[in-house]
Amino acid sequence: MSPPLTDARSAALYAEALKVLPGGVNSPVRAMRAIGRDPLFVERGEGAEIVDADGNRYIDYVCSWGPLIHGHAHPEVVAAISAAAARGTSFGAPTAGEVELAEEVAARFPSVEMVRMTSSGTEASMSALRLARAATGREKVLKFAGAYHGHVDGLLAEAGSGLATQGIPASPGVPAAATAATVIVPWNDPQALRAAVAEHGDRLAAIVAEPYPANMGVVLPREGFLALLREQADASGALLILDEVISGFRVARGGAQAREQIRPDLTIMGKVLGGGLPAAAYAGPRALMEQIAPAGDVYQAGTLSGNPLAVAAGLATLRLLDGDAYDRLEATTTALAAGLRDGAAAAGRTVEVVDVPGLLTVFFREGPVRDYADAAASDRDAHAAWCRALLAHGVYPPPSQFEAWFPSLAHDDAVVRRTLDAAAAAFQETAP
Ligand SMILES: Cc1ncc(COP(=O)(O)O)c(C=O)c1O
Ligand SMILES: N[C@H](C=O)CCC(=O)O
Repeated sequence: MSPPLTDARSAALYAEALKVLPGGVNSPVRAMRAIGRDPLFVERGEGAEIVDADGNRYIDYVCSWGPLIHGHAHPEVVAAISAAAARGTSFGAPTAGEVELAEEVAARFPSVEMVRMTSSGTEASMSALRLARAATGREKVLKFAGAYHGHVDGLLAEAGSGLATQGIPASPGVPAAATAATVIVPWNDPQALRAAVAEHGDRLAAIVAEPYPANMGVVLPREGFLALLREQADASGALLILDEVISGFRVARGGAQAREQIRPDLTIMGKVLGGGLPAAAYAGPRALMEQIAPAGDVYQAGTLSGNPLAVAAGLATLRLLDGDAYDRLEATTTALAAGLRDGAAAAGRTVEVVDVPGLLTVFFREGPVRDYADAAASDRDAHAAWCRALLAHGVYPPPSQFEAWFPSLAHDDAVVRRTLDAAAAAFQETAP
């Protein structure tokens, strides 16, 4: 595996970008600031790999931050998008594909009877909260520290992802009133959850959670914690909203709720649902969903919602995900996680690798990672150095300790072997 020859073209593009895009990017985590380097500009993707503007090839573990479960430019997904584009890119009127996609979603999620599509996970989160507030007549929302549900004003408090990366506890520009109704509880802390529900329960519209949090790195729920969310929501009359934007269609056909046997009132979806094009959704039982306009009076709309290209990409993506695909993705993730543990141990490095099918994080710390405080206590400098070394060896990791790796079905055994060779070398080279 040869290291990148040059990044001159990426550097030039970044210099230009800084003049016209804030921070040179259109979403903060792409800037690679958390690992102390400048971003690479991507020219194209092929299966498990991306090629940058200088012609360097990388095995990609960002995969557009999750949507590309089949890897880059899967021929069937590309064909579906091309065929849809040839029929017209947007109509602002219903299309058959939207009905088919909603049926595909409902077939996978027993908690879902109806689906409302949006263009981003942020919109879906915002709209699910509006529906929960309307349905309960209450205002407060309980979220978990280190969880990220998009840049919804009220949820930009102790949020993960780019806010964690940049140490932004709450974004300027969010009105105090927007977060006044937000109750924040540490993840995996039953006592804190019970105490918060005891204090705010009669005003709680919703408990919202990523069932497999992946925006503080992957931090899995402790045994019984998700069941406790359901119990506490029921006890207080709040709705349970599971944000499966990352986990949905990835960790299992029916998402984390299927693996964990927990039935939410509403589910937020995105990423894989749009197959690499902008699509997301919130979904749930008819009685709740029919409160949304025009069936009901909870207003929510979108010029490009249910866009035919995104729907075509989503349908093609979901239809390729048979049982064998999930078995393969699980085997790939397990092999990666085990190999990363071995590579670290061989180099005398202490890391905690957390994995669930389709997602993993290498935390540079000793001991289990139970919550955001544990994740934040990782050695971020060591993580950054390892990521820079991985890039030099042709592997493109999520450039932050507070994100997940997204292996895809295009990451075959040979790709995994090359990744683990690079990772082992990077562990050795960056050992203190
Ligand atoms: C769990 C979760 N929810 C919501 C979002 C927001 O989605 P989007 O970036 O499409 O707005 C994201 C990612 O960005 C996410 O990871
Ligand atoms: N962690 C974020 C979503 O999952 C990363 C994507 C982004 O915000 O650009």
